[in-house]
Amino acid sequence: MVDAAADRDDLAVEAALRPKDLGEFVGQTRVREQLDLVLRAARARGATADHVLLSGAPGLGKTTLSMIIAAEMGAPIRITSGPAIQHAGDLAAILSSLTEGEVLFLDEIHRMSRPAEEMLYMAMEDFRVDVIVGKGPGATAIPLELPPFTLVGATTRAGLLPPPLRDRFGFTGHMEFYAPAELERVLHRSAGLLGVHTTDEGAAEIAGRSRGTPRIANRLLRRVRDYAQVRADGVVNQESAARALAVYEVDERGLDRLDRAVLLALLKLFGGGPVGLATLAVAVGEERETVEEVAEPFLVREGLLARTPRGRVATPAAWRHLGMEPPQQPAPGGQEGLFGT
Ligand SMILES: Nc1ncnc2c1ncn2[C@@H]1O[C@H](COP(=O)(O)OP(=O)(O)OP(=O)(O)O)[C@@H](O)[C@H]1O
Repeated sequence: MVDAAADRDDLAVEAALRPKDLGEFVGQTRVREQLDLVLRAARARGATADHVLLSGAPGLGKTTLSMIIAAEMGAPIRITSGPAIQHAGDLAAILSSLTEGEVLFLDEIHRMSRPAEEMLYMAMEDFRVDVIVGKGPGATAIPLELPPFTLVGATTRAGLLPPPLRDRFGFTGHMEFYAPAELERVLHRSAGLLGVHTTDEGAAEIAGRSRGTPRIANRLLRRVRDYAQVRADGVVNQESAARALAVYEVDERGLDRLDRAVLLALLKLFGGGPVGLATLAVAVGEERETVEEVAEPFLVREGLLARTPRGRVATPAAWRHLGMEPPQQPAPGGQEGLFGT
Protein backbone atom coordinates (compact mmCIF):
# COMPACT_ATOMS: atom_id res chain seq x y z
CA MET A 1 0.00 0.00 0.00
CA VAL A 2 2.80 2.46 0.73
CA ASP A 3 5.34 1.27 -1.84
CA ALA A 4 6.24 4.29 -3.96
CA ALA A 5 6.75 2.16 -7.08
CA ALA A 6 3.75 2.08 -9.41
CA ASP A 7 1.57 -1.05 -9.47
CA ARG A 8 -0.82 -2.01 -12.29
CA ASP A 9 -3.75 -0.41 -10.57
CA ASP A 10 -1.82 2.89 -10.30
CA LEU A 11 -0.85 2.85 -13.95
CA ALA A 12 -4.47 2.48 -14.96
CA VAL A 13 -5.58 5.68 -13.22
CA GLU A 14 -2.41 7.77 -13.19
CA ALA A 15 -2.86 9.00 -16.74
CA ALA A 16 -6.17 10.56 -15.75
CA LEU A 17 -4.71 12.21 -12.65
CA ARG A 18 -1.58 13.74 -14.17
CA PRO A 19 -1.42 17.53 -14.16
CA LYS A 20 -1.19 18.77 -17.74
CA ASP A 21 0.82 21.99 -17.31
CA LEU A 22 3.24 23.62 -14.88
CA GLY A 23 0.45 25.69 -13.32
CA GLU A 24 -1.45 22.55 -12.33
CA PHE A 25 1.66 20.80 -10.99
CA VAL A 26 1.53 21.05 -7.19
CA GLY A 27 4.61 21.85 -5.06
CA GLN A 28 8.27 21.51 -6.14
CA THR A 29 8.33 25.31 -6.28
CA ARG A 30 12.02 25.60 -6.99
CA VAL A 31 12.16 23.02 -9.80
CA ARG A 32 8.97 24.44 -11.28
CA GLU A 33 10.34 27.99 -11.36
CA GLN A 34 13.69 26.90 -12.78
CA LEU A 35 12.05 24.76 -15.43
CA ASP A 36 9.62 27.51 -16.32
CA LEU A 37 12.58 29.81 -17.08
CA VAL A 38 14.37 27.16 -19.16
CA LEU A 39 11.25 26.45 -21.22
CA ARG A 40 10.17 30.08 -21.67
CA ALA A 41 13.66 31.07 -22.82
CA ALA A 42 13.80 28.21 -25.30
CA ARG A 43 10.37 29.11 -26.64
CA ALA A 44 11.37 32.78 -26.99
CA ARG A 45 14.44 31.75 -28.98
CA GLY A 46 12.39 29.37 -31.07
CA ALA A 47 14.87 26.68 -30.03
CA THR A 48 14.61 23.17 -28.65
CA ALA A 49 14.89 23.15 -24.84
CA ASP A 50 18.14 22.02 -23.21
CA HIS A 51 18.38 18.46 -21.95
CA VAL A 52 16.84 18.07 -18.48
CA LEU A 53 17.78 15.65 -15.71
CA LEU A 54 15.20 15.01 -12.99
CA SER A 55 16.32 13.25 -9.86
CA GLY A 56 14.16 12.09 -6.98
CA ALA A 57 12.46 9.14 -5.32
CA PRO A 58 9.79 7.13 -7.17
CA GLY A 59 6.30 8.62 -7.38
CA LEU A 60 7.31 12.28 -6.94
CA GLY A 61 6.27 13.30 -10.45
CA LYS A 62 9.25 12.87 -12.79
CA THR A 63 7.21 11.24 -15.57
CA THR A 64 4.49 13.83 -15.09
CA LEU A 65 7.01 16.68 -15.39
CA SER A 66 8.51 15.21 -18.55
CA MET A 67 5.05 15.19 -20.13
CA ILE A 68 4.52 18.75 -19.00
CA ILE A 69 7.83 19.76 -20.60
CA ALA A 70 6.65 18.31 -23.91
CA ALA A 71 3.24 19.96 -23.59
CA GLU A 72 4.75 23.35 -22.72
CA MET A 73 7.06 23.09 -25.74
CA GLY A 74 4.19 21.95 -27.97
CA ALA A 75 6.27 18.87 -28.79
CA PRO A 76 5.49 15.16 -28.97
CA ILE A 77 7.01 12.86 -26.35
CA ARG A 78 8.55 9.40 -26.59
CA ILE A 79 8.81 7.41 -23.37
CA THR A 80 11.29 4.64 -22.68
CA SER A 81 13.58 3.50 -19.87
CA GLY A 82 17.21 2.58 -19.26
CA PRO A 83 16.57 -1.13 -18.68
CA ALA A 84 14.64 -1.30 -21.99
CA ILE A 85 17.73 -0.15 -23.88
CA GLN A 86 20.21 -2.98 -23.66
CA HIS A 87 22.03 -2.50 -26.97
CA ALA A 88 23.36 0.64 -28.59
CA GLY A 89 21.31 -0.40 -31.63
CA ASP A 90 18.06 -0.10 -29.60
CA LEU A 91 18.96 3.48 -28.79
CA ALA A 92 20.06 4.26 -32.36
CA ALA A 93 16.66 3.08 -33.60
CA ILE A 94 14.82 5.37 -31.18
CA LEU A 95 17.07 8.38 -31.77
CA SER A 96 16.94 8.12 -35.55
CA SER A 97 13.15 8.14 -35.53
CA LEU A 98 12.79 11.30 -33.41
CA THR A 99 11.28 14.37 -35.02
CA GLU A 100 12.60 17.90 -34.55
CA GLY A 101 11.98 19.23 -31.03
CA GLU A 102 10.62 15.91 -29.77
CA VAL A 103 11.04 15.11 -26.07
CA LEU A 104 12.66 11.75 -25.30
CA PHE A 105 11.91 10.65 -21.74
CA LEU A 106 14.40 8.11 -20.46
CA ASP A 107 13.32 6.77 -17.08
CA GLU A 108 15.90 5.04 -14.86
CA ILE A 109 18.61 6.45 -17.10
CA HIS A 110 21.28 5.14 -14.68
CA ARG A 111 20.33 1.58 -15.69
CA MET A 112 21.23 1.90 -19.36
CA SER A 113 23.93 -0.35 -20.81
CA ARG A 114 27.42 1.10 -21.21
CA PRO A 115 27.55 1.11 -25.05
CA ALA A 116 24.14 2.79 -25.22
CA GLU A 117 25.29 5.37 -22.69
CA GLU A 118 28.33 6.21 -24.81
CA MET A 119 26.16 6.61 -27.88
CA LEU A 120 23.96 8.96 -25.92
CA TYR A 121 26.90 11.28 -25.10
CA MET A 122 27.41 12.11 -28.77
CA ALA A 123 23.69 12.29 -29.49
CA MET A 124 23.13 14.78 -26.66
CA GLU A 125 26.07 16.97 -27.55
CA ASP A 126 26.29 16.93 -31.33
CA PHE A 127 22.91 15.48 -32.35
CA ARG A 128 24.74 12.77 -34.19
CA VAL A 129 25.35 9.04 -33.71
CA ASP A 130 27.77 6.65 -35.33
CA VAL A 131 25.99 3.50 -36.37
CA ILE A 132 28.43 0.57 -36.52
CA VAL A 133 27.83 -1.73 -39.44
CA GLY A 134 29.52 -5.11 -39.57
CA LYS A 135 31.83 -6.79 -37.07
CA GLY A 136 35.55 -7.09 -36.40
CA PRO A 137 38.17 -5.39 -38.58
CA GLY A 138 35.64 -4.86 -41.40
CA ALA A 139 33.25 -2.86 -39.19
CA THR A 140 32.54 0.68 -40.32
CA ALA A 141 30.98 3.61 -38.52
CA ILE A 142 28.28 5.40 -40.48
CA PRO A 143 27.56 8.85 -39.07
CA LEU A 144 23.88 9.69 -38.76
CA GLU A 145 22.62 13.24 -38.24
CA LEU A 146 19.77 13.62 -35.73
CA PRO A 147 17.20 16.39 -35.47
CA PRO A 148 17.59 18.56 -32.34
CA PHE A 149 15.62 16.95 -29.50
CA THR A 150 15.27 17.35 -25.74
CA LEU A 151 16.33 14.46 -23.58
CA VAL A 152 14.60 14.28 -20.21
CA GLY A 153 16.41 11.75 -18.05
CA ALA A 154 15.01 10.53 -14.74
CA THR A 155 16.95 8.87 -11.97
CA THR A 156 16.41 8.12 -8.32
CA ARG A 157 19.81 9.65 -7.56
CA ALA A 158 21.84 11.98 -9.79
CA GLY A 159 24.97 10.62 -8.08
CA LEU A 160 24.38 7.26 -9.78
CA LEU A 161 25.12 8.77 -13.19
CA PRO A 162 28.64 8.81 -14.60
CA PRO A 163 29.89 12.43 -14.62
CA PRO A 164 30.26 12.63 -18.45
CA LEU A 165 26.55 11.87 -18.77
CA ARG A 166 25.51 14.14 -15.91
CA ASP A 167 27.50 17.03 -17.35
CA ARG A 168 25.65 16.88 -20.65
CA PHE A 169 22.37 17.98 -19.11
CA GLY A 170 21.75 21.73 -19.27
CA PHE A 171 19.50 21.64 -16.23
CA THR A 172 19.13 19.29 -13.28
CA GLY A 173 16.03 19.43 -11.12
CA HIS A 174 16.01 17.75 -7.72
CA MET A 175 12.54 16.64 -6.69
CA GLU A 176 11.84 16.78 -2.96
CA PHE A 177 9.31 14.88 -0.88
CA TYR A 178 6.06 16.85 -0.59
CA ALA A 179 4.90 18.67 2.53
CA PRO A 180 1.55 17.50 3.97
CA ALA A 181 -0.19 20.72 2.84
CA GLU A 182 1.00 20.10 -0.74
CA LEU A 183 -0.27 16.52 -0.64
CA GLU A 184 -3.63 17.82 0.57
CA ARG A 185 -3.79 19.94 -2.60
CA VAL A 186 -2.85 16.90 -4.71
CA LEU A 187 -5.61 14.92 -2.97
CA HIS A 188 -8.29 17.56 -3.44
CA ARG A 189 -7.38 17.81 -7.11
CA SER A 190 -7.46 14.02 -7.58
CA ALA A 191 -10.70 13.71 -5.60
CA GLY A 192 -12.27 16.30 -7.92
CA LEU A 193 -11.17 14.35 -10.99
CA LEU A 194 -12.40 11.06 -9.53
CA GLY A 195 -15.67 12.61 -8.40
CA VAL A 196 -15.15 11.73 -4.73
CA HIS A 197 -16.47 14.16 -2.11
CA THR A 198 -13.50 14.77 0.21
CA THR A 199 -13.42 17.06 3.24
CA ASP A 200 -10.33 19.05 4.30
CA GLU A 201 -9.95 16.81 7.36
CA GLY A 202 -10.20 13.69 5.20
CA ALA A 203 -7.51 14.97 2.85
CA ALA A 204 -5.29 15.89 5.83
CA GLU A 205 -5.71 12.42 7.33
CA ILE A 206 -4.60 10.76 4.08
CA ALA A 207 -1.81 13.27 3.40
CA GLY A 208 -0.19 12.56 6.78
CA ARG A 209 0.06 8.87 5.91
CA SER A 210 1.35 9.28 2.35
CA ARG A 211 5.10 9.44 2.99
CA GLY A 212 5.51 12.73 1.15
CA THR A 213 4.66 11.01 -2.16
CA PRO A 214 1.78 11.94 -4.50
CA ARG A 215 1.56 8.42 -5.96
CA ILE A 216 0.97 6.98 -2.47
CA ALA A 217 -1.50 9.76 -1.64
CA ASN A 218 -3.54 8.99 -4.78
CA ARG A 219 -3.46 5.25 -4.03
CA LEU A 220 -4.61 5.71 -0.42
CA LEU A 221 -7.37 8.03 -1.63
CA ARG A 222 -8.71 5.26 -3.87
CA ARG A 223 -8.72 2.75 -1.02
CA VAL A 224 -10.44 5.22 1.32
CA ARG A 225 -13.01 5.91 -1.41
CA ASP A 226 -13.75 2.15 -1.56
CA TYR A 227 -14.19 2.00 2.18
CA ALA A 228 -16.40 5.09 2.25
CA GLN A 229 -18.59 3.64 -0.50
CA VAL A 230 -19.00 0.24 1.12
CA ARG A 231 -19.07 1.04 4.83
CA ALA A 232 -20.01 4.72 5.08
CA ASP A 233 -21.87 7.39 3.14
CA GLY A 234 -19.32 7.67 0.33
CA VAL A 235 -17.71 10.80 1.77
CA VAL A 236 -13.97 10.82 2.42
CA ASN A 237 -13.69 12.52 5.81
CA GLN A 238 -11.37 12.17 8.79
CA GLU A 239 -13.29 9.21 10.19
CA SER A 240 -13.64 7.16 7.00
CA ALA A 241 -9.99 7.86 6.11
CA ALA A 242 -8.68 6.78 9.53
CA ARG A 243 -10.84 3.65 9.60
CA ALA A 244 -10.04 2.65 6.03
CA LEU A 245 -6.31 3.05 6.49
CA ALA A 246 -6.43 1.08 9.74
CA VAL A 247 -7.93 -1.77 7.69
CA TYR A 248 -4.99 -1.51 5.29
CA GLU A 249 -2.53 -1.30 8.21
CA VAL A 250 -1.14 2.08 7.26
CA ASP A 251 -0.65 3.99 10.51
CA GLU A 252 -1.01 7.73 11.14
CA ARG A 253 2.59 8.36 10.21
CA GLY A 254 2.52 6.23 7.03
CA LEU A 255 4.26 3.14 8.46
CA ASP A 256 2.95 -0.18 7.18
CA ARG A 257 3.03 -3.66 8.69
CA LEU A 258 6.65 -4.34 7.71
CA ASP A 259 7.93 -0.99 9.00
CA ARG A 260 6.27 -1.59 12.35
CA ALA A 261 7.49 -5.18 12.52
CA VAL A 262 11.08 -3.98 12.04
CA LEU A 263 10.74 -1.35 14.74
CA LEU A 264 8.97 -3.71 17.14
CA ALA A 265 11.68 -6.35 16.75
CA LEU A 266 14.36 -3.73 17.28
CA LEU A 267 12.71 -2.43 20.44
CA LYS A 268 11.31 -5.58 22.00
CA LEU A 269 13.93 -8.17 21.10
CA PHE A 270 17.08 -6.06 21.03
CA GLY A 271 16.31 -3.26 23.50
CA GLY A 272 16.55 -0.65 20.74
CA GLY A 273 19.83 -1.91 19.28
CA PRO A 274 22.45 -1.71 18.00
CA VAL A 275 21.74 -4.92 16.13
CA GLY A 276 23.09 -6.17 12.81
CA LEU A 277 20.91 -6.03 9.72
CA ALA A 278 21.09 -9.80 9.14
CA THR A 279 19.86 -10.54 12.68
CA LEU A 280 17.08 -7.99 12.41
CA ALA A 281 15.94 -9.49 9.10
CA VAL A 282 15.79 -12.99 10.58
CA ALA A 283 13.83 -11.65 13.55
CA VAL A 284 11.10 -10.25 11.27
CA GLY A 285 11.21 -13.23 8.90
CA GLU A 286 12.16 -11.17 5.85
CA GLU A 287 15.06 -11.08 3.43
CA ARG A 288 17.90 -8.77 4.37
CA GLU A 289 17.36 -6.77 1.15
CA THR A 290 13.67 -6.27 1.92
CA VAL A 291 14.45 -4.78 5.31
CA GLU A 292 17.31 -2.69 3.96
CA GLU A 293 15.69 -1.43 0.75
CA VAL A 294 11.97 -1.43 1.49
CA ALA A 295 11.54 -0.63 5.18
CA GLU A 296 14.67 1.20 6.28
CA PRO A 297 14.87 4.20 3.94
CA PHE A 298 11.56 5.55 5.19
CA LEU A 299 12.30 4.74 8.84
CA VAL A 300 15.65 6.55 8.55
CA ARG A 301 14.03 9.51 6.80
CA GLU A 302 11.43 9.74 9.56
CA GLY A 303 14.15 9.75 12.22
CA LEU A 304 12.89 6.47 13.73
CA LEU A 305 15.91 4.32 12.97
CA ALA A 306 19.61 5.03 12.55
CA ARG A 307 22.11 2.98 10.60
CA THR A 308 25.33 3.01 12.58
CA PRO A 309 28.65 1.23 12.07
CA ARG A 310 27.68 -1.09 14.95
CA GLY A 311 24.22 -1.91 13.70
CA ARG A 312 20.67 -0.56 13.59
CA VAL A 313 19.56 1.65 16.47
CA ALA A 314 16.05 2.84 17.32
CA THR A 315 15.75 6.53 18.16
CA PRO A 316 13.68 7.82 21.11
CA ALA A 317 11.03 8.83 18.53
CA ALA A 318 10.66 5.15 17.55
CA TRP A 319 9.89 4.17 21.15
CA ARG A 320 7.34 6.93 21.44
CA HIS A 321 5.75 6.08 18.10
CA LEU A 322 5.06 2.55 19.27
CA GLY A 323 3.74 3.79 22.60
CA MET A 324 6.72 2.64 24.66
CA GLU A 325 9.02 4.47 27.03
CA PRO A 326 12.57 4.93 25.75
CA PRO A 327 15.12 3.47 28.20
CA GLN A 328 16.59 5.98 30.63
CA GLN A 329 20.12 5.27 29.55
CA PRO A 330 20.89 5.33 25.84
CA ALA A 331 20.89 1.78 24.46
CA PRO A 332 24.38 0.24 24.87
CA GLY A 333 26.57 2.01 22.36
CA GLY A 334 23.53 3.86 21.01
CA GLN A 335 24.81 7.41 21.15
CA GLU A 336 28.35 6.36 20.47
CA GLY A 337 27.11 4.28 17.55
CA LEU A 338 25.05 7.16 16.25
CA PHE A 339 27.77 9.70 16.21
CA GLY A 340 30.95 7.66 16.53
CA THR A 341 33.32 6.75 13.76
N1 LIG B 1 3.19 17.69 -8.34
C1 LIG B 1 2.16 16.87 -8.56
N2 LIG B 1 0.91 17.36 -8.55
C2 LIG B 1 -0.15 16.52 -8.74
N3 LIG B 1 -0.04 15.19 -8.96
C3 LIG B 1 1.18 14.68 -8.99
C4 LIG B 1 2.34 15.49 -8.80
N4 LIG B 1 3.42 14.71 -8.89
C5 LIG B 1 2.99 13.47 -9.12
N5 LIG B 1 1.65 13.44 -9.18
C6 LIG B 1 0.81 12.25 -9.39
O1 LIG B 1 1.50 11.13 -8.84
C7 LIG B 1 1.49 10.03 -9.75
C8 LIG B 1 2.91 9.54 -9.95
O2 LIG B 1 3.67 10.51 -10.64
P1 LIG B 1 4.80 10.10 -11.71
O3 LIG B 1 4.42 8.86 -12.44
O4 LIG B 1 5.07 11.32 -12.51
O5 LIG B 1 6.00 9.81 -10.73
P2 LIG B 1 7.51 9.40 -11.09
O6 LIG B 1 8.41 10.26 -10.25
O7 LIG B 1 7.73 9.45 -12.56
O8 LIG B 1 7.57 7.92 -10.58
P3 LIG B 1 8.54 6.73 -11.11
O9 LIG B 1 9.91 7.18 -10.82
O10 LIG B 1 8.08 5.55 -10.27
O11 LIG B 1 8.22 6.56 -12.57
C9 LIG B 1 0.79 10.54 -11.02
O12 LIG B 1 -0.49 10.01 -11.07
C10 LIG B 1 0.66 12.02 -10.86
O13 LIG B 1 -0.61 12.43 -11.26
